[in-house]
Parts: sequence; C-alpha cells; structure tokens
Amino acid sequence: MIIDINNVSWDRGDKTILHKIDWQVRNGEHWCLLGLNGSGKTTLLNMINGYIWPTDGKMSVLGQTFGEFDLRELRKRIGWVSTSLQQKLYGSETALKIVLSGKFATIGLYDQTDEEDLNKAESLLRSLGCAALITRTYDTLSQGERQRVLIARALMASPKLLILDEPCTGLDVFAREQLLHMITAVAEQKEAPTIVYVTHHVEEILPCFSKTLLIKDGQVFAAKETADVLTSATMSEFFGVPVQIERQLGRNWLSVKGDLWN
Ligand SMILES: Nc1ncnc2c1ncn2[C@@H]1O[C@H](COP(=O)(O)OP(=O)(O)OP(=O)(O)O)[C@@H](O)[C@H]1O
Repeated sequence: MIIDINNVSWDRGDKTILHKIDWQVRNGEHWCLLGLNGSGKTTLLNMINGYIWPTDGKMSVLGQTFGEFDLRELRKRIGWVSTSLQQKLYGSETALKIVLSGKFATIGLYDQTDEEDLNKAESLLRSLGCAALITRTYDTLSQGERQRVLIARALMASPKLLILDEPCTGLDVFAREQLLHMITAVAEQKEAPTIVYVTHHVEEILPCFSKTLLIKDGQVFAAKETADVLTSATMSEFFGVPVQIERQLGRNWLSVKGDLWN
C-alpha cells in the first residue's frame, strides 16, 4: 500500500480542517485529487509528507506507520512538485544542478555527484523535453519549463510516490497540454512511481488517472474510479451547482449550466 489513511482528522483550535478521511492508494494506481479552494488538499498533502500529524485516526505512507519511523528518510522516497518548492529554489542554479539536487532532496547542490548521476539527470531532462535547457539558469526558464525541470528533479531519487500539486498553474493552454503529455509519459513508464495529481480543474484529469478523490469541506466526497466520479450528476452534487461534463478525446470538460449570478 502506498497511502493508507484511516479515519484521520486534523483539528486547529475548535475548527476541524480534515474530518474522518479514509483513502487507500495502492501500488501502480494513479490518482487525481480534486477539490475547490480551501477544501483541504494542501493540508492532506502536508500530512502525507509528515509535516503535520493527524489529531485522530491512523495512517501509513509507503508502508511506514506514522510515529514509528524517520520522516526525513520517508520524504526522500516521495517526489513533491509544488509552487512553494519552486519559490525556494535558487534562480542562479542551472537546470542540471537543480535536477541533480533531487537525489539528495536538498535545495541547492552540496553533495558529491558521479557520472551515473549526471547521466541520469541529463536523460531525465531529455525525456521531459528539456535537453536544450541543461545549462540554462533556473531564473531564465518559463513557467512551463520550470515545472518540467521540477518533475525531472523529483524523479531523480526514483521515488515510489510522485505528488504533483497543481503543476499547470500559470501555464497557457499549449504549455499545459505539453506538460500533461509529459506527465502521461511518466505515468506510462515501466516502474513508474504512483502519481497523485492535485488540481481544481476537471479537464486536467488525464486518462492515466484511473482513480479520483473528491474532497469537499475537509471530507471525502468520493474516492473511486474516475469514470464513476466524472458524471454530470456527481459533479453537480459535488460543486453544489448544475454542471455538465462532456467527454472528448479521452478527457472530460466541465461547463456550468445556466447563469449562476442571476
Ligand atoms: N494551520 C492552519 N490553521 C488554521 N486553519 C488552517 C490551517 N491550515 C489550513 N487551514 C484552513 O483549512 C482549510 C483547508 O486549507 P487547504 O490549504 O488545505 O485547502 P486547499 O484545498 O489546499 O486550498 P487551495 O486549493 O486554495 O490551495 C482552509 O479553510 C484553511 O484556511
């Protein structure tokens, strides 16, 4: 089991941010985690990475039960791509160095690397369409290029779990489609990590994400096959407004029905 969350809650003061969450992610599955702003997605990810602990309930990640292991070791086995990581990296470092630092899960490269590391980093950059960026400094890269470099960095440590937290934020439609194409390629690799893809947008749910967790007001609204979740009826109930889901080219597109503000 990659993620095993049983009846987990997280309270802050008198507010319950996560309420009795149950979620099981098995090896080889790829999940999409979908919820509106403030629904609890980041809180749940912070818990999976061991930055916060459940107030109640039990959970294990990569077979390690919380409270019984070294969190720093666990974090090395989880690749996490997020906007907050992007802001922490040093702009003057080359794309290659940023990818190499992924082996040690450090911001900046301080450890010795060998030829094998170099070959792996270059090959990851190539496979993510970044061959021309190897010597470019991070601050000169576009948002789409940065996200691809960060995915290469996350893959450098051969993680068992890859968390992509809203990777398409700030991308134009073509950069978004290019990134989604690369993510599909990562998911289809032999020995691919289990992917958890976090988003607000239904259209980003790729066919490779066969399972979807809907989170609303800190609670699991649904956790099942994507095809069963992405229906007009379920999504209208989830969002609390009438929406229509249309399937096109294996993806789902959402439109709001009627004028909500009149
Ligand atoms: N440390 C905290 N103390 C108090 N409230 C918190 C804390 N962390 C999160 N919250 C609240 O918990 C709720 C869920 O926040 P969270 O950041 O997990 O949502 P999210 O789904 O990631 O939202 P977004 O899509 O906007 O990033 C929000 O109402 C937020 O204000």
